[in-house]
Amino acid sequence: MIEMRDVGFGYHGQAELLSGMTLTLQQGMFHFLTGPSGSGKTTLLRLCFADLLPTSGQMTAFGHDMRGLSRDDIADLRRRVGVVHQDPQFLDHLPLAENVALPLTVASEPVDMEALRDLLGWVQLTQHARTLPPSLSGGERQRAALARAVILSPDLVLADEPTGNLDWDMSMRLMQLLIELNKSGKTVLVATHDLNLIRAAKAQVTARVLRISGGSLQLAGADL
Ligand SMILES: Nc1ncnc2c1ncn2[C@@H]1O[C@H](COP(=O)(O)OP(=O)(O)OP(=O)(O)O)[C@@H](O)[C@H]1O
Repeated sequence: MIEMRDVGFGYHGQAELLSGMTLTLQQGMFHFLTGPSGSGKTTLLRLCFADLLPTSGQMTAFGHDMRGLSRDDIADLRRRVGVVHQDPQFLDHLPLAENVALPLTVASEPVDMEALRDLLGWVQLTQHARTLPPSLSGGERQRAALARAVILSPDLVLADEPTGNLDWDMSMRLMQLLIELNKSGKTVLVATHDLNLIRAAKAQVTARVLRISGGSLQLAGADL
């Protein structure tokens, strides 16, 4: 679904932060992306949903060359990729349920209230459907962000340090949801620097672990 061949990226004409990246995100597979803080994990994720474009190399997403994307191609790509950002933002004046349904509203699509209720139940936020985002805990915000990321039924789910501010129990609860999504057929890519989280998840799901080091991407060894 996402293919990179010798891809490089540098911000604002600067030297390449990432270079020579060759990667295939395999359909139906669970992937981790790891590497130290500042190594470029968020940058790589942003390339995957065309928030940034490669500065060198070849990259395709769902068969489209990233260099020649039309507005319609970008809209199509964004529908097929659900993103959980590192610090999810919500519209604070709208209750949680409306925030989760926002991608449908923006796409002028009807909200299936039963499906929305099911989704909130899946992320265990039913009791917070009418809660305003500023009153949610960190774990609740992340679960709401995950629900919002999957409401358009994307093929690929990207999560950027989704457990960054959560304690271990809450982190594992969120990982469980991501694993369930993968088991239901979605391709998942989770960026995290937490190797313990990767090890715990790998006890439950077969995962490829990619590591960014020195600006390039490698497959991590079996110890991870
Ligand atoms: N918009 C930007 N303009 C210029 N430089 C940027 C921009 N965004 C990120 N960078 C730089 O690119 C490098 C990689 O950042 P990135 O956020 O991709 O790393 P990361 O691995 O996700 O880090 P962390 O684990 O701390 O979130 C950092 O040095 C960062 O300062």
